[in-house]
Amino acid sequence: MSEKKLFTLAELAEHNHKKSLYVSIKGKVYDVTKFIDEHPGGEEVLLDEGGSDATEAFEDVGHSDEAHDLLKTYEIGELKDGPPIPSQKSQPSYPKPQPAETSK
Ligand code: HEM
Repeated sequence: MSEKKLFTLAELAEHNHKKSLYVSIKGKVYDVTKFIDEHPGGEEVLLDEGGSDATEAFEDVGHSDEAHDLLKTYEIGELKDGPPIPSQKSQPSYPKPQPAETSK
């Protein structure tokens, strides 16, 4: 029995640095702190996405099955409010997460 912790976006956002790095992908929350140095795509992208919803970034890369499997080992919980990026389903309106950065 694995207990799932529920995270708010605010809690997730606190883990956006090298000492504690969480990302959310499709509503699940992953602690990738130990993976930062191992990520074949480099630490920068992970640090960039840390503390936020990385679904799009993760999917855009077209990660392999192996990468998806790896994800499971880092799973620590779920987002309280579900995935912040709605799929096709119509959703009750709630604020979208704001991208932290302005255009470069
Ligand atoms: C958070 C969980 C993540 C895991 C477990 C993960 C895992 C992996 C793995 C195993 C690879 C090797 C290629 C493959 O098997 O597909 C890879 C490559 C890569 N990842 Fe990630 N990744 C994660 C997140 C991200 C994010 C958020 C980005 C953001 C853009 C990213 C960008 C990349 C890129 C660009 C490569 C290609 C590297 C290359 O072949 O030069 N990854 N990742």
